[in-house]
Amino acid sequence: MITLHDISYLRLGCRDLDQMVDFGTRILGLELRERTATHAYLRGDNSAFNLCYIQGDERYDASAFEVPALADLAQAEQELSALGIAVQHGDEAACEERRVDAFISFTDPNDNRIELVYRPHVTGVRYFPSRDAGITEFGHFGLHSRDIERDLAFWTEVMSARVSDRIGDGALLRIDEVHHKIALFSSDTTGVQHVNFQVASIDDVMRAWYFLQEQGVPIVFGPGRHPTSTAIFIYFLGPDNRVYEYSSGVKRITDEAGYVPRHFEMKPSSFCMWGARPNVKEFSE
Ligand SMILES: CC(C)c1ccc(C(=O)O)c(O)c1O
Ligand SMILES: [Fe+2]
Repeated sequence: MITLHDISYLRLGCRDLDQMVDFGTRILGLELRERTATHAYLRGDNSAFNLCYIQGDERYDASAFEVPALADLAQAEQELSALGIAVQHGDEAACEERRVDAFISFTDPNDNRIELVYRPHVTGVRYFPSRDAGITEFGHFGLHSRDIERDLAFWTEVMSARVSDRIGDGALLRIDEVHHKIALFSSDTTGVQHVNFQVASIDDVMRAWYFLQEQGVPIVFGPGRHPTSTAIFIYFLGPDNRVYEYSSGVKRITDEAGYVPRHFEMKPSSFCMWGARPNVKEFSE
């Protein structure tokens, strides 16, 4: 099995890089660390970056996970190849572009682009937010799934993720103590479905609610509280039409051996215990 240490970054294609830098800094509150003609690196913690927007194909995206040792990349390649999954090695230029020492890439059974990285660069310079959104870290992301049982089998049996909870046929998967780092939801497409940043408290979620409205940013769900992770949340749309989420208070699962995943019914009350209704296709009944 492949052991994932943590989420590393997302690479997100976009049509208008300036627009995404403006959204990432002025609205999301991320720090712009570096910018080239085609790439913008933004972060909400001390990593070299969490999100890299890339000028070009807006449908392009890739998600990356850190593995603990260099040997894990070779081991992962062997396991993936044995399953008939083609693996590419990142060359020096591609590693430099990702701020990592080494990586491999492949597509999962849903054609989602996945990268496994060794030694993602961390900075000694603390995250300096461009607005006081209260971001504490890059939290998790959602992935589209066109065949949930197939993809769940891949993520749990090959990538060693564990199911924390299911909502309908969707699944919230953990790779460490945090309730989930990956949310797998049924859809008819591929790629990253939503991007979550953790914020410090309910105050930051509620402040965001007023701020986003003032800025004319479409809010698609919340404010509310997830009964699954118990986090308080708000979801909104970026100009790239991707869904972004702030949440606070995600629970940790410390009793790894004793934890039994729960199966929530596919009802709005399983997504929000306060009564908010999602205006997001993948989260609707
Ligand atoms: C609506 C989605 C997929 C969802 C559901 C539950 C949680 C949570 O328990 O925190 C999420 O973060 C989600 O994004
Ligand atoms: Fe989420």
